[in-house]
Amino acid sequence: MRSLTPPPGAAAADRHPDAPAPGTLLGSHYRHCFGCGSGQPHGLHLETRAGEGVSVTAEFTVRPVHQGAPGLAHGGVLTTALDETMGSLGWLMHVIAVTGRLETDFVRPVPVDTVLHLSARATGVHGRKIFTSAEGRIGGSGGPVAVRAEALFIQVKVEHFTDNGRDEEIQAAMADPDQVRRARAFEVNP
Ligand SMILES: CCCCCCCCCCCCCCCC(=O)SCCNC(=O)CCNC(=O)[C@H](O)C(C)(C)COP(=O)(O)OP(=O)(O)OC[C@H]1O[C@@H](n2cnc3c(N)ncnc32)[C@H](O)[C@@H]1OP(=O)(O)O
Repeated sequence: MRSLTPPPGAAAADRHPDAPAPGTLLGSHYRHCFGCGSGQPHGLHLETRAGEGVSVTAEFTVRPVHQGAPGLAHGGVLTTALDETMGSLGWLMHVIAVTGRLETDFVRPVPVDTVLHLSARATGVHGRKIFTSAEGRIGGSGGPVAVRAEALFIQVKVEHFTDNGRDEEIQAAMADPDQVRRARAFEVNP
């Protein structure tokens, strides 16, 4: 089992000088993203804000379409919310990274209509590997932890998407009139 803890010699994650200021809403990186896109009726519609350093906060309202057991959020959906929140840290570093490994602890059940208050931070960088952690609290941002996760993201080049994604969506994303979304997709990659 590969560790999700930064190894000895890992560097601190660097906030890019052009990263959005703390408190800024990050918006969606892709309209059809299940985590943050407005074009997904049953998606999570996560709203993420930049924090200090390489950290973010986000809110996710659990809706009836997100159920697993009656009246409770599906665990996989909660993991998706954590994944998406940690995934958005890349924008503060101006790198594109994808999830390589993710581990979730489910601490408390999360009822439908709950607002899950998420926070995530980068805990270290080693080569192309970005180590992250996140938690989701219920009953307010200071409420009890319901879920937490650690994940390893791996920096990739834009070809990761253009070589592997279905062509019609790739072409549409390249033609996206939203300049910020296009920049997040195509211009931040080293
Ligand atoms: C049109 C364009 C639109 C673009 C728009 C972009 C917008 C920005 C997208 C953001 C999206 C956010 C959304 C949420 C985040 C997702 O959900 S991302 C989707 C889920 N993830 C994936 O699909 C990834 C699938 N996996 C892969 O493609 C490949 O396995 C990876 C992850 C790129 C790694 O492959 P690789 O580049 O060949 O890496 P490799 O050289 O083998 O390994 C590099 C290092 O990572 C380690 N490693 C690799 N995999 C693992 C693993 N699974 N576990 C532990 N360690 C690992 C290796 O051991 C190695 O470590 P070192 O030897 O350097 O110490």
